[in-house]
Amino acid sequence: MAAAAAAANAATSVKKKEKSSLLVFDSEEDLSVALAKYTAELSGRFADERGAFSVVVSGGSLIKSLRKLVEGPYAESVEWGKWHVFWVDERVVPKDHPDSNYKLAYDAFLSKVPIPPGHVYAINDSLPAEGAADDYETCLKQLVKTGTVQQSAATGFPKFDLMLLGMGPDGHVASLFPGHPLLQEKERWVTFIKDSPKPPSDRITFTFPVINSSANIALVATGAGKAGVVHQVFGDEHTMSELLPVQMVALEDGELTWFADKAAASKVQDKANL
Ligand SMILES: O=C(O)[C@H](O)[C@@H](O)[C@H](O)[C@H](O)COP(=O)(O)O
Repeated sequence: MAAAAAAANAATSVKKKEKSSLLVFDSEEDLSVALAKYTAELSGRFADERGAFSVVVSGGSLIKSLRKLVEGPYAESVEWGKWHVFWVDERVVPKDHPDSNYKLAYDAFLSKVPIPPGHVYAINDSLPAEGAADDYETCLKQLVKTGTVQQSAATGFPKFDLMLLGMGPDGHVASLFPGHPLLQEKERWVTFIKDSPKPPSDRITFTFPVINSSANIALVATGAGKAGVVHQVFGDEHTMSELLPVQMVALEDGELTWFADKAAASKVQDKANL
């Protein structure tokens, strides 16, 4: 598809594995330029096709890598009024707390572009984890009913137009951590965790069936701390170990594109001589 193909042209190297591509950029700066272009292209396509663009973000360093999207030319050219913004996971803290993923995205991104406030779906921060997960799931069900968020014909789960996801150095995505029972959740759209190994402990998170029903996912990995995981996913050796959460990202009917800088892809490059 066009957006991923254009991003691949800008990459220094591309490696394909099963249904995903790994795009490697010389620097995080180059990566952020390509990520902005990719996101703007998808935004244009979905806004034209269906009059809305549903975008899911994570917390962490991903938000910084989105900085080029709020600069020219995209700050002016993107149809921000058609965006609907969600969080793949959120820490159960007040929205103005330094740990809040909402606050992180608001300060660096959302406050800089004219997305209608009613299109920004933050969690209800007056509820404890379980209630906040229920509330977010109810909100998604309503938005699927009205067609703001599409539904996957294959799985019945919501089909977001784009998820922009970071990944932890331990291979976690969203708040789905290695070895945790939540990795096996098959029914819920949104669930909660009270023993997150990465603080804070209480969080809500999308489940794998929702993540894997997406139309597009950009998985962004920057810095040497992510090199081991990128190698585990894209290296040519087969390990017998249990799959990391990030290896469970496998789209039913969509396109998964990894954006890595040189540091994050260093072990793959050494081995595969990209
Ligand atoms: O709330 C969170 O902790 C995030 O949503 C989390 O899933 C994040 O994306 C990864 O931990 C990667 O974070 P870094 O890129 O900062 O390592």
